[in-house]
Amino acid sequence: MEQNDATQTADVLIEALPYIQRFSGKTVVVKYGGNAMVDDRLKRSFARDIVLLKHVGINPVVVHGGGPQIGRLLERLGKESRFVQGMRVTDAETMDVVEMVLGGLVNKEIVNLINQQGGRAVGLTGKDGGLIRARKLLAATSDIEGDLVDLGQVGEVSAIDPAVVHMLDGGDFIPVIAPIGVGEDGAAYNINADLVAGKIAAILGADKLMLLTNTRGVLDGKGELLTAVSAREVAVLIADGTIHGGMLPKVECALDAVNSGVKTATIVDGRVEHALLMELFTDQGVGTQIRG
Ligand SMILES: Nc1ncnc2c1ncn2[C@@H]1O[C@H](COP(=O)(O)OP(=O)(O)O)[C@@H](O)[C@H]1O
Ligand SMILES: CC(=O)N[C@@H](CCC(=O)OP(=O)(O)O)C(=O)O
Repeated sequence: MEQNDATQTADVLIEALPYIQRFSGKTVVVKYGGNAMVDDRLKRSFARDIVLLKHVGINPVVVHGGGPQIGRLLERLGKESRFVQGMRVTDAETMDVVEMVLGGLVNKEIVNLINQQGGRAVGLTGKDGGLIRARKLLAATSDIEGDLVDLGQVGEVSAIDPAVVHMLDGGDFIPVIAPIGVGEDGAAYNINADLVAGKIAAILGADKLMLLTNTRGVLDGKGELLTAVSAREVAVLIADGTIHGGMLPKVECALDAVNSGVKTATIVDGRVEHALLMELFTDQGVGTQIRG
């Protein structure tokens, strides 16, 4: 390393130190959206950042999505995806695909990426260790016709048993969680990953919830980034349609998390390399902070 590079590295470390100390021993829940899993370079970089957090004494817990990946397999099988208010209408056949893609393909890819970068990740779905209990989400209103739509096997979280996550954290492992819940009757439920991340952050008493996605954060009607929004502003933006589709569960779960004691929740651009570190380890942060 050149002298200049070495000095720069030292400067960066010194600047990051207060933030590292602030989060040391704390839990940070990172929701890794399917849309943020853009290419191999970004995925490796995400995994490296997660391993770095663990190395500096922070407990990262990853909750992942995989909506686009589910959509691609459904398409190959000749099945159309339908979303109502950001939720995939999930019949029994679709549920099988969701479980295969989230619990298998995507979960193991992330686990493998983290392990390749020197971490020790363990993949879970909500079925493992009875982590996520779910119940059927009642009908949602269609955006287009205003009709009530039965969402099928779409669930909402009814309870979380964090014992398995605590055990992994304590053993220096990094939990990587797929958003599949299990009902009273043993049936699998497809749960929006943002909603799972919010509930996990709340029950773990996380210091921070970060939702990595494919926009700069919450945008206003003119496409400008809002660096912070309150519950009241969110309600207005939803009512006038500025916040819609996949952004709805994101703001909803972030609000829920901060109202349940999570110190901060932010929506961050996962397409930007090291967005996660910039949000955690700098004063200005990046993306949109959601305030209760
Ligand atoms: N006000 C808004 N600001 C930013 N994005 C928005 C807004 N309203 C709706 N969206 C949409 O929400 C999407 C993010 O949600 P989603 O596609 O479900 O991402 P992920 O896979 O990361 O969960 C954005 O790509 C954008 O199309
Ligand atoms: C009910 C529901 O919509 N579940 C989502 C679960 C995956 C997810 O949330 O993925 P992203 O975070 O990448 O959007 C789905 O089937 O797409």
